[in-house]
Amino acid sequence: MNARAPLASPDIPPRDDAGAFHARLGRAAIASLYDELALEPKPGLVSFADAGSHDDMDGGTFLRSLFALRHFFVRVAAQGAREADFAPLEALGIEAEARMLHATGGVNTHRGAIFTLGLLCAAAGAARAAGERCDAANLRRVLLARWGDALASRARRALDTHGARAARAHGLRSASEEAAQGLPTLFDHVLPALRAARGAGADDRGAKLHALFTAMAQVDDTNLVHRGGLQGLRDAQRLARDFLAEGGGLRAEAAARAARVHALFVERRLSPGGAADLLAAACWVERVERLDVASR
Ligand SMILES: CC(C)(COP(=O)(O)OP(=O)(O)OC[C@H]1O[C@@H](n2cnc3c(N)ncnc32)[C@H](O[C@H]2O[C@H](COP(=O)(O)OP(=O)(O)OP(=O)(O)O)[C@@H](O)[C@H]2O)[C@@H]1O)[C@@H](O)C(=O)NCCC(=O)NCCS
Ligand SMILES: Nc1ncnc2[nH]cnc12
Repeated sequence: MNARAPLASPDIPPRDDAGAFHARLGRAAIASLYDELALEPKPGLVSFADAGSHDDMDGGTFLRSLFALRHFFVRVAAQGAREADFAPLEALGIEAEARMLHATGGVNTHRGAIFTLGLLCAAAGAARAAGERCDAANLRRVLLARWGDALASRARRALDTHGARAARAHGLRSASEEAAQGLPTLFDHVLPALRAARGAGADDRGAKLHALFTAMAQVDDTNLVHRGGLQGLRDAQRLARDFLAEGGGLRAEAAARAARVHALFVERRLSPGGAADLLAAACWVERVERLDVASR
């Protein structure tokens, strides 16, 4: 037997090119969520250093959640490639939420990420199947063209969630509305901030802090409203704008300044989970643009 021959397993069917690409999209999603989790210090959020403003979860809870989600992102990318309507994507998303809750003992670690990154994986699967590049502009266009109408009618539905209640009470743009509009905060603000910071010479942590604080300054993070009311959201946005105005992630002292904001958030139990998801989504788009080019 040739010792270098690839091992064939009777249980695992060989992957075609599309299947291999969907697996890479899924791995990129898990790696990007890990990037977000591992970044520290970050305001009020869980990292491996501490649990921020949370008493029901820590870094280990997030790792269990990530392990439970590893197949979801691959499957949703494959559904996207099949020209799926919104309904099968939604069914996969609901199943993934159940897996997450099972893995974490009922704690919501990644509901927003399942939604936003799930849609992005589906859009990448669809773009690739149509022979188009998986770059930021195409991903946004495909998302809107394929599922924009369904997402808009979903956003109008009166859901009984923290996010929907906060959006109704204060006229905010919730996670569903962000998606229905083609993720404007991600594509117009957070991803450009990540790229600009890297281009200006920020190190990896500085660039990610720059992107995270940009997300906090821009998005109507309904988690902040749920914990701290409208005032909580506005104060968090102001602190984020101040951080950016003083040089953001480009300054040598960025981490020390982020640690001070972290302490203020923990004092008030604030946690910008929606902004954290947008950082992960920006890291995912960066990765996917690279792997799309490398696999052609
Ligand atoms: C469409 C849904 C995502 C529901 O969305 P909705 O806005 O109605 O409400 P929420 O259930 O409140 O969840 C939204 C989550 O999205 C993140 N988020 C918040 N604001 C925004 C925003 N403006 N733009 C984008 N994303 C946003 C946020 O998720 C992150 O934070 C969560 C952790 O927060 P934590 O502080 O622990 O909060 P809780 O445990 O909830 O409360 P307490 O601890 O304070 O008591 C974590 O999930 C992060 O990811 C919001 O939580 C969706 O549920 C849905 O419809 N799902 C079906 C699946 C589907 O259709 N999928 C589509 C194809 S894949
Ligand atoms: N690191 C984190 N901590 C708390 N909530 C989050 N939602 C998404 N990422 C999070």
